[in-house]
Amino acid sequence: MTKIAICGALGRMGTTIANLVNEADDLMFVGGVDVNAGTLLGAPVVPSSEIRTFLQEEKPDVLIDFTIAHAAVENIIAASEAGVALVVGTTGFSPEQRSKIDAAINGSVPAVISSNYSVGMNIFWRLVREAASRLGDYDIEVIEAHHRYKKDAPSGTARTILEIIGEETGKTECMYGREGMTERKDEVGVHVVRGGDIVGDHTVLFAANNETIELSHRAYDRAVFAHGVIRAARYVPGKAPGIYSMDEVLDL
Ligand SMILES: NC(=O)C1=CN([C@@H]2O[C@H](COP(=O)(O)OP(=O)(O)OC[C@H]3O[C@@H](n4cnc5c(N)ncnc54)[C@H](OP(=O)(O)O)[C@@H]3O)[C@@H](O)[C@H]2O)C=CC1
Ligand SMILES: O=C(O)C1=N[C@H](C(=O)O)C[C@H](O)C1
Repeated sequence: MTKIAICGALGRMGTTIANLVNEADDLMFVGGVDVNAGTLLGAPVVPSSEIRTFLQEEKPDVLIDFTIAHAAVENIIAASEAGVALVVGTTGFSPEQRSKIDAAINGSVPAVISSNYSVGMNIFWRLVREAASRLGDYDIEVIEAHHRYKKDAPSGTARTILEIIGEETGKTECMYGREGMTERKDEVGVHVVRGGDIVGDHTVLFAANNETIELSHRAYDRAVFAHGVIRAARYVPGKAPGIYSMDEVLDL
């Protein structure tokens, strides 16, 4: 039985993941951490200030983090020090925060980190890579839409898409929205929509004279992310210390 704890347990993703863990015969939800204390599915949820004591007492095999960037950095450091494997879905890290995370994990614990745990998105990234490698001279625009409560922008998934486009085309300059006299050059346009309960939409537009190609992925339910998280949580225990991607989890 693999013991699972969740940081951000009372959030949108935390509760979705906890319910799936609870339904799995080989996984056990042992509680979590959030801003406010409480209980979830009969397990304790403690405030983040108590994460170290929680990890010592509950001894989870895997800590799953879906919180917010600055909190995730602290949670990852605590798990690394306690020798607990990680699955990290939180997005919006600054380069400095990401460096701290890499330093904490490397040599200490195995960790899966992904900006998007949906299987479909992991295939979508491959399609974007293929298109970008062949259409590098087209104008490229990235459009993402999420619910009104999302705090970071652009989404972690869009940032991964921009990395892929940069690797394949050399286009690393971005224009975040346009207003006024904005003559298009060779930049990648990035457009962020926030509203209602949109779960997560991403489109990459390749445009040339007389034709466009649009690749789109839409998530209709957070369960698609949570199912990928469960696969990562089964994969990561016992792996060598270091950072793993969903490519390895899904054997892509
Ligand atoms: N990789 C992926 O596939 C996906 C990634 N995400 C990412 O996951 C993150 C969470 O998203 P979502 O669940 O929608 O957000 P929510 O705001 O619903 O959940 C985050 C939870 O973390 C809590 N939290 C804040 N600070 C801390 C802390 N210091 N310690 C412990 N818990 C804390 C929040 O409490 P409070 O509300 O009181 O602030 C909240 O309960 C975001 O970064 C999002 O982009 C989301 C979906 C899929
Ligand atoms: O905050 C969200 O909701 C989501 N965040 C992730 C991101 O920032 O890419 C993944 C997904 O799109 C949902």
